[in-house]
Amino acid sequence: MSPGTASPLSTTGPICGFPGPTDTVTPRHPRGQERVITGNRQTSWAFADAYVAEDEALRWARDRAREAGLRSVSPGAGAALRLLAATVDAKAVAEIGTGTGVSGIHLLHGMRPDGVLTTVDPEPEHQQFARQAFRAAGFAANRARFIPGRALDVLPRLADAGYDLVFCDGDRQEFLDYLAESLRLLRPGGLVVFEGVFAHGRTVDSGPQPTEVLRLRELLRTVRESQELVPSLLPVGDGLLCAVKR
Ligand SMILES: C[S@@+](CC[C@H](N)C(=O)[O-])C[C@H]1O[C@@H](n2cnc3c(N)ncnc32)[C@H](O)[C@@H]1O
Repeated sequence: MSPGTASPLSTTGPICGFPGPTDTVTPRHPRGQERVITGNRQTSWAFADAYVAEDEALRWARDRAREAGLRSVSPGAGAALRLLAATVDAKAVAEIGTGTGVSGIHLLHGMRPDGVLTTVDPEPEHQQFARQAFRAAGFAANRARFIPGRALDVLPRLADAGYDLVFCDGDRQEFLDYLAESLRLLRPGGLVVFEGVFAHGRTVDSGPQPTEVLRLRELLRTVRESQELVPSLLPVGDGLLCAVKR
């Protein structure tokens, strides 16, 4: 970008300086040399999301989630969680929002073989399905610690700097509080990850939005502006916001 050209991130858009529907976005390539980006982008996105195949245990957990009317991470987001857990050689991971265990299985696959996943959810029946799914995926019972309860009641009881990765997929209204707790729980070099920050497109939609979406925008701004974090927003699943704690 040439000096004096405004970065799209500093223009006033509906969220975080993203261009709004009426903003002009200048192509980076001169006329005639534009890179071809077509409807294939959607196809490429779908290809990326299905790139890492899921096994029978994951399909079982996904079916239980669907029956219970619960969201679970997409296969692409799950693969990213595996990668991130492996990248930090995770021995201790905290998960907020066990659900039926889809994200938990992915995290356990990426963690060290002696790693322990601590997973929090207020719904015992969700955790019961996850327990079965972890067993079906071949993980020994001592690889997971299930804590029933609401995140903001449970997290203060977990050890300072005791975690390599914190994955947040509980109540989106509470994500900013999860961020504060995660900064305390993570060791330097650890990762905090939030699922669902696109809110199915509503985060970048300029129309009126519910509180949940306004809170997600505040989270995105806070993470981006934090001096303590090195962030990246991965466009997988419904948006995976990741940040390394310095
Ligand atoms: C979207 S589901 C999690 C899906 C799971 N991470 C997966 O991919 O398989 C959200 C879960 O968060 C739980 N939840 C809701 N409020 C919560 C809270 N305050 N603290 C922790 N978990 C919460 C719900 O019971 C539900 O199981």
